[in-house]
Order: sequence, then C-alpha cells, then structure tokens
Amino acid sequence: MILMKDIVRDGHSVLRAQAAKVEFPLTDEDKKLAAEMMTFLENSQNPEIAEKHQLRAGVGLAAPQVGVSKQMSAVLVPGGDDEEPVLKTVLINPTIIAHSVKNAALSEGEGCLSVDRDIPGYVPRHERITIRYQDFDGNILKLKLKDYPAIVCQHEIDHLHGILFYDHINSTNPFELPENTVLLE
Ligand SMILES: CNC(=O)c1cccc(C)c1Nc1nc(N2CCN(c3ccccc3Cl)CC2)nc(N2CSC[C@H]2C(=O)NC)n1
Ligand code: NI
Repeated sequence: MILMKDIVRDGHSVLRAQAAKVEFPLTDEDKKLAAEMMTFLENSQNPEIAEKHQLRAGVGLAAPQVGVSKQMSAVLVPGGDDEEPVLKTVLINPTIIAHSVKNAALSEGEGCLSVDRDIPGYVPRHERITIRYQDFDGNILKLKLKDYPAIVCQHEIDHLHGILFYDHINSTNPFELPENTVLLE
C-alpha cells in the first residue's frame, strides 16, 4: 500500500517534469499503480486507517507524486456520510478541452500531499471545465465539472505538467482576488 514515505516531496525534479502520455493497452503495472493510488485516497479519508498509518488526507493524487512520470491521476471527492462520492475516477492522459471565463478559488487555499508547508493564498482556477481523458480500456471520455471537483482535477492535471498549486498564487498579494473570480467555501 502507498504510505506517506512513498510520496515525493517538493524539491524532487519529478514534480517539475512533464509527465509522459500513458500508452495503451495499459500494462499490469499501470493498472496496479492506478488502483494503489485510489486506495491511498480512500485510506487517507478513513480516520482509523489514516491515524494508524499517519496518512495526510487527500482527494487527489497524481502519478508523479509517487515518482512515476506518467499522465495518470486518481481523484476521489467524497459525498456526505453514507453517500456516493461526488467524483471517483482515474484520469489517464487528461486534457482540459473547454473552460469557463469565470474563475474560482478555494477560500481556504490549497494543500498538496507533496508540499509539507502551508502556503497561504488564493489559487485562481477555472470555475467550470470539460476534461477529455481515457479510461482503462483507452476509450475517450468527456467530463464536465464545476466548483470543488473542478478545482481538484485542475490541481491534479497541473501535477502532470510539473505545476504546483503555489505557482498560481499572486506573490505580491496572495489574497488578491482577480476580477471574475468567485471564492468557494
Ligand atoms: C491551505 N489550506 C488548505 O489546505 C485547506 C484548509 C481548509 C479547507 C480546505 C478545503 C483547504 N484546502 C484543501 N483541502 C483539501 N482537503 C480538505 C480535507 N480533506 C479531508 C480531510 C479529512 C478526511 C477526508 C477529507 Cl476528503 C482532504 C482534502 N484538499 C485540498 N486540495 C487542493 S486540490 C487537491 C486537494 C488535496 O487533495 N490536497 C491534499 N485543498
Ligand atoms: Ni498536489
């Protein structure tokens, strides 16, 4: 199982590299990695397991964060208690093919499993996006998202292009809110 010791931290070059496209058919190794990344997210969101293994909670994990420079990210945005997840998917070779003019940012800022320090500030992103990606069989799928799930997927797709959340924070005024940007509570 993936543990915090397996997660690459900021400063390691793999987090700043352009990840390679995933080839199809997926190798067994690719399939295993995708499953392990999703299991990590589930474990990290389970209080008992997270406590036992000292896992930091996350809703997204990209392959470069476990040292694999491939375009694959797992996303698990939970619903309320006893509800289905809002979003549970593995994005393979994802691209944003459309987005709103309007931007959005999490009012509490963003965290990242690969960044051990708290970096305050708004991370302006698109409020709505359409993602084109591939499933395990290589079929091309489209996904329209808005608000928190859209923010999470943009954060994870950034990882595949060597971009970290704080790259988007205004260094002179971290809490400056660009016009046409809404804050998500
Ligand atoms: C600096 N301020 C902050 O971090 C921050 C501070 C407050 C609120 C938010 C909303 C913040 N922001 C933020 N909170 C999260 N979590 C909230 C807690 N949650 C979680 C925790 C426990 C169980 C289950 C779950 Cl689900 C896990 C996810 N996650 C992300 N990000 C940025 S997009 C990728 C995603 C990620 O997975 N990061 C590791 N940002
Ligand atoms: Ni991250």
